[in-house]
Amino acid sequence: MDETIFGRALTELRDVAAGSLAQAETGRLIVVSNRVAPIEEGQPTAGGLAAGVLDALQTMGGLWIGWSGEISAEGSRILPEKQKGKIRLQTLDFAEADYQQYYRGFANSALWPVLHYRSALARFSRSDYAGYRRVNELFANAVADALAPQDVVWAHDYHLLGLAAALREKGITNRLGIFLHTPFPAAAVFMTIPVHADLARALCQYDLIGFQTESDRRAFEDYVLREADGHLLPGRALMAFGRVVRTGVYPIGVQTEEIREQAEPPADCPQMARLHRSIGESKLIISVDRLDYSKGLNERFLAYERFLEQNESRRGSVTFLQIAPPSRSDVETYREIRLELEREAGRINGRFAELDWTPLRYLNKGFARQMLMPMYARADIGLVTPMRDGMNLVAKEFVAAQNPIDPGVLVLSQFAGAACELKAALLVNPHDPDEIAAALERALSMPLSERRERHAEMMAVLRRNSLTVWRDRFLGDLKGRA
Ligand SMILES: O=P(O)(O)OC[C@H]1O[C@H](O[C@H]2O[C@H](CO)[C@@H](O)[C@H](O)[C@H]2O)[C@H](O)[C@@H](O)[C@@H]1O
Ligand SMILES: O=c1ccn([C@@H]2O[C@H](COP(=O)(O)OP(=O)(O)O)[C@@H](O)[C@H]2O)c(=O)[nH]1
Repeated sequence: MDETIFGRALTELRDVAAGSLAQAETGRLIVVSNRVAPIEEGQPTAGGLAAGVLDALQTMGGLWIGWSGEISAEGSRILPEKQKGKIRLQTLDFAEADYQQYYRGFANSALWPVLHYRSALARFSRSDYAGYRRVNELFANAVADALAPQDVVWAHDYHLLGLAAALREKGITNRLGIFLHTPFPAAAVFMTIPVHADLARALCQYDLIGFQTESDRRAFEDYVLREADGHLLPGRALMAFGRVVRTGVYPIGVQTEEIREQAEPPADCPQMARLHRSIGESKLIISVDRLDYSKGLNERFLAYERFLEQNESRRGSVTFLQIAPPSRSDVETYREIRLELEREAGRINGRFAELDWTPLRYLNKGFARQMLMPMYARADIGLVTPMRDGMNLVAKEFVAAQNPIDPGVLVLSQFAGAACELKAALLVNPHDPDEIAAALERALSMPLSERRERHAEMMAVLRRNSLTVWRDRFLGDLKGRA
């Protein structure tokens, strides 16, 4: 890099670090994400992003802009604001074509598989990408309408990689940050997206890009340095596409105290009574995942089958409860995995079930969080084995829901972002059914003292990296308080 560019970069970097702090501190927070939390209480949350952002915004308030979840015959449109506690919620309906090309198409058929290292499943089309850009502009219009000079914008996830670029084109100079909830893959994998350079240029219009783990951050940095002619600056900043962009690692967390409270339901809760009655004294293994190929459900079913094969004495006294609400059902790969799982669940039950024992209970529906937490608490094992996952909040919720006197054991994929923090879980390779089967047996026979030690170690990490810390660290850095 020549000295002039380096000098300019350093000056810009100093500006970012010093920040127009006074400005940002008085401005409002505008959060933008494709998915927002349901307005009505007690509904199942559609994934970790909505759950996490809702909790993070509930205490501090702000404007939250996102998709209503509706497709409108009247075309894409911005709806009137609603109030949800301290949060002002501004939602958008999508036109059918926008939904198809942006959400079902580019976001979930091209970006999602590649970000999860599954390029072979990716379906790319130029028209989907055009739709993706169009919807990013639509979101930018909604933000621009609401934006005051001192506001900061916090965008979330792979749906909005182009939001900052669309805002900058409108001349907007506010602080703009994005947090990526998914993994960021190795450069060679990211480059299988035909428009990777365009995406990287757009991403660099943000002032701050947040990642779940250091390896995700490094992968992005590596791509920018090697493929986008970027330069490294002090303090995890990069000079690329003529701008300074900062990067950081902010693992999303959970509210441990609230979860523990929810984990102890009222004694007369009818649904929990049903679960207790039907499980009886059986050991309970629980998994909770959106029905997504990244979650490793099929591989997990096979690992459980292996466990039953290898541990005859456990048959009849262990139940595996898999909760798997349908997700993105109009994307073909998601329809395929659903059929495959139904077949596998039927086959495994057909092979091992007895008159009074169903080894695998596969529920294709979602539950409200108030119901999930007591189920986690009742379980002896939380089995969380995604092939790749940005974080996986279920893993963290499972640990937080446990009774510290007699905690269950977490069996966790080494490829979930959560594995970087929950090192006291039994870490497994989700591609290896024998390793998962052995971990299940080890968890079931683990002495109480070891269970307590592992649980205490993980709780200490969860308390340290809470959801509030995630939010405050990201916003602090975005506003310039490095
Ligand atoms: O909005 P959907 O298409 O229905 O999908 C639900 C969400 O899935 C993904 O969640 C991610 O965020 C979690 C919280 O940070 C993280 O723990 C998990 O590993 C990620 O997969 C997706 O990234 C969200 O945008 C979706 O809303
Ligand atoms: O029936 C369900 C299934 C899941 N969840 C919640 O959805 C989130 C899933 O987040 P995670 O990070 O594990 O995965 P994602 O679905 O975001 O990929 C967690 O907070 C779960 O408690 C829920 O409320 N009801």
